[in-house]
Amino acid sequence: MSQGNRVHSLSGLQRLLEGGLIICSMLAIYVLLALTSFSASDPGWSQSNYQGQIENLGGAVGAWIADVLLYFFGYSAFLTPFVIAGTGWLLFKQSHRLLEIDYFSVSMRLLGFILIVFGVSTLASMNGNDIYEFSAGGVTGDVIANAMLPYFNSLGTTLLLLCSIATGFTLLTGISLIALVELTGRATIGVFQSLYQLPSRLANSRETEDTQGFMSIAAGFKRKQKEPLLAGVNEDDLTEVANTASAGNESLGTAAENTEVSHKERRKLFSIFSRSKTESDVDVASVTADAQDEVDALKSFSANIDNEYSTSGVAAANEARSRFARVEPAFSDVVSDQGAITADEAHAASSNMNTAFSASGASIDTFDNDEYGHPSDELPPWEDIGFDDAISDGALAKAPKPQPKKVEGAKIVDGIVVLPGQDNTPTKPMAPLPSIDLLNVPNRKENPISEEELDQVARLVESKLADFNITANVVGVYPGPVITRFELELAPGVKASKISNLASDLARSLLAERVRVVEVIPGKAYVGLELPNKFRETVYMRDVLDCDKFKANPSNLAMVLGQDIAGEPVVVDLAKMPHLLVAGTTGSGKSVGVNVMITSLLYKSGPDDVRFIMIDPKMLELSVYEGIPHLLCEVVTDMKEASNALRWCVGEMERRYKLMSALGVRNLKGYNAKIADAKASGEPILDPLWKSSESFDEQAPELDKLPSIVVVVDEFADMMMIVGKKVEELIARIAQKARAAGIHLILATQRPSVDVITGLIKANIPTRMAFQVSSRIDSRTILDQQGAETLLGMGDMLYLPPGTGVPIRVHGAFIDDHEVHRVVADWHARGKPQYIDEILQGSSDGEQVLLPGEASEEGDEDYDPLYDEAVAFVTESRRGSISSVQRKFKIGYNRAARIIEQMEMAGVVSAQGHNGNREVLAPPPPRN
Ligand SMILES: Nc1ncnc2c1ncn2[C@@H]1O[C@H](COP(=O)(O)OP(=O)(O)OP(=O)(O)O)[C@@H](O)[C@H]1O
Repeated sequence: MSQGNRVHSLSGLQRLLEGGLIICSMLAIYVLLALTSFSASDPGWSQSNYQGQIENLGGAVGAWIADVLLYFFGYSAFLTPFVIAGTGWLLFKQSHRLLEIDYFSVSMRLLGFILIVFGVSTLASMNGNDIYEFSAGGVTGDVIANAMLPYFNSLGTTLLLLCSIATGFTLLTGISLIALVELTGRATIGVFQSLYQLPSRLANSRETEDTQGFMSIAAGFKRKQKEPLLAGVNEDDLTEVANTASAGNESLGTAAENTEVSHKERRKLFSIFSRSKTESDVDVASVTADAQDEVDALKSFSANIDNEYSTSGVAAANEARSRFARVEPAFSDVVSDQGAITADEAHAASSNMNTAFSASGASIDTFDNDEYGHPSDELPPWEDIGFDDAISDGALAKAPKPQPKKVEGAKIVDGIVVLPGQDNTPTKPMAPLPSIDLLNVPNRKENPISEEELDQVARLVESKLADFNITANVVGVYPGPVITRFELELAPGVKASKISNLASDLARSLLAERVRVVEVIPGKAYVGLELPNKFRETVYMRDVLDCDKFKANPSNLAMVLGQDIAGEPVVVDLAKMPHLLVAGTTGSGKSVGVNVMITSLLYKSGPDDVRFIMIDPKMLELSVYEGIPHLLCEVVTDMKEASNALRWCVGEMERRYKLMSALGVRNLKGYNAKIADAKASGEPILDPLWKSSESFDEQAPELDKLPSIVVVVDEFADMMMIVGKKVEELIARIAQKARAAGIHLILATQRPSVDVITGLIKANIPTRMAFQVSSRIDSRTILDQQGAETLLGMGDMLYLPPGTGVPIRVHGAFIDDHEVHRVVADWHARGKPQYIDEILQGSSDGEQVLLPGEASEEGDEDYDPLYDEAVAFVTESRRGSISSVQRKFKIGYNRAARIIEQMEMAGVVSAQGHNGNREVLAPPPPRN
């Protein structure tokens, strides 16, 4: 049998469940047959008859079952087969959830079911005809009806029973009746509306062509939304995207309708004018009065079109566009996450949308700018039919010229007419900083580990160590969100390194994924053993950000990293680091870690305090931050520009140093304080570095507050590979000196090898962060010690603070893309970045200005001072050998060889021939 056709055998539990499903289905059919074929003459539970032929299709047992059910429940008994079948199906499909049964929800459902059965039975008993000798509601219905009727009367009882059925429905299904009612109402209104709009929509199909791409994607998207495929996606995002898609559609539809109205009006205008002109050809004088009327008509039409078109058309288009822009990232994310609609399609949709907007914007523009607007392609321009001539001829000269209404203050942005009040200037003030509500509320689960279990594991650790001949006592157990630390007191004479060497054996015997041994716990005489928890908790960004430690931190560069092993938030200060090196293999949580750091800075400081330069060779990770007001330049993806940016930083660092020394302060904090004081006292400090010869201004500009600059490089290995040594030098220079100037580096790489994290870089960046790495060697490269290879991935890290040798284990916080998008969108609304072009392009005049102490790339100093003389000698003597130059100038072999090589490059002598000689190519110098 081929591989593909092989029938897989089921596991034990699966067999049981599948067997159960079959049995339940059969039983349901049997009971249904028994009920439907019930015969009053058959013997049963409530009656014994003569022993004749049994008519029930289920036989004697079937007759008995049907009798019992009908006796007690009447017509409601017919629910029984469905209940049996449903139970079988639920057990089969949801078996994996059996272990986590929520008894509260189950009892709610049961209660709901009982309410429905009682309600239906009682109503049937009150209103239905008997089934043979049984009441329509069975004994149940009869008893309840008899109990209620004396008190509530027939109407009251019916109301109460209907109420009980409705409540039971909600309890059983969890469906809100109110939502159901609203849905029904909305669906009905929707159907009527679309029927009502159908004729005008058909007429407008031509105008809406541009929006087709977007609409089909939107429709596809709505369709997909109903499919279980999207079950894992954040529902709020889905709803917002879908709503926006349809709102965008509607707005575009309105815009298109308005366009159509405008076209029709224009056609009318033309026919009126053409008619008037033909008549005026016949008898100009007689139609002057008519022409005046026509012009009046033109005027009113024109105003009409203008109003209709510019207000609703533009407003609709703008509304749709801004809504779309707001959710576009989420839209692209969601659709591409699902793979249901590819990123390309989403992109195509968005560009179609833009084309549509631009088209409507452009035609509005034309209309506004022309006197009456040149009508669309099928109508001739005004001058072709002689409108202008007619005016100058005098026939219409007296008539006032109709002026289209201009909208004051309207402007065109990105091909769109932006009406006053609708432009996309910042809608939010810079302060207060973004709200924590932009982050998801975590769905926390308590760690289900109990003290007894911990105790058991502690005993197990001791016994496993004993297996390896190590006597140790567990003296402390510290459970955390991700790992539990066991502190071991070793018997005298046992070396901690012995346990370290056994880490992987211990992991195996304790059935743990990885075990980390902490040889030194500061302040304690114990060795730590960190075992991963059975259930790992996720550390959510919102939890760590919402702590006093972060909120009360006075530094502008405070960042949260995550939680320590005890679950306490870890907050660090980039200003004190002052640079950070982040490394970890791919998938270890590095990018999430970098996002967490950037987001915490965005939660701590505005663009006045912190600015970013982001370098992202992978073009994926940091591009989400594009457009936030903190950026000094666009997110850099080109490596040449990246090295320009680093050069700019070095230049800026030098400039800041000069400013600080001129002001007599020692760091950026002192500088900013001095500037603030000076401003407060009304005597701002003027730029001491300003030179009147270099500026058109007459006076030096005032000095302003300087923000800290954070340079984030994601995948710094790429940059090293492409740009090479130069980057290393620049980074080393910034790293050495930039602390006081407020320039800080965060360098991340997934290749922690020595050719990337070179000695020069390591020596200058004392703070390191290691996510999981693949080998001890990698761990040593980053941390100068092993340990990172035993991390658990997914944000688990070792953080080595500056000036210490003992790394702290931190469980990195988790932030998802949607959260980052929300924070970014919040900053977008507050302002636009003011990019400094020089950062990416180098100096504005195109010449690379040499930084202080920097050597030019094609530096002249490579040229030997004797070079010119040597050329004169070689061309004169016609001998291009190294030894002749050596002898003549009495210099060493190496120097002479270098000179000859330079001559070869300059074409003075030829390359070496077979016999080792070179031919002199250049002519001898002219003799004077
Ligand atoms: N702190 C965290 N908590 C829980 N899960 C995390 C955490 N950090 C990362 N993850 C999970 O690990 C996955 C990989 O993370 P991330 O993309 O940051 O890795 P990476 O090291 O940057 O990989 P690459 O270098 O390939 O981009 C994430 O998609 C996420 O599911």
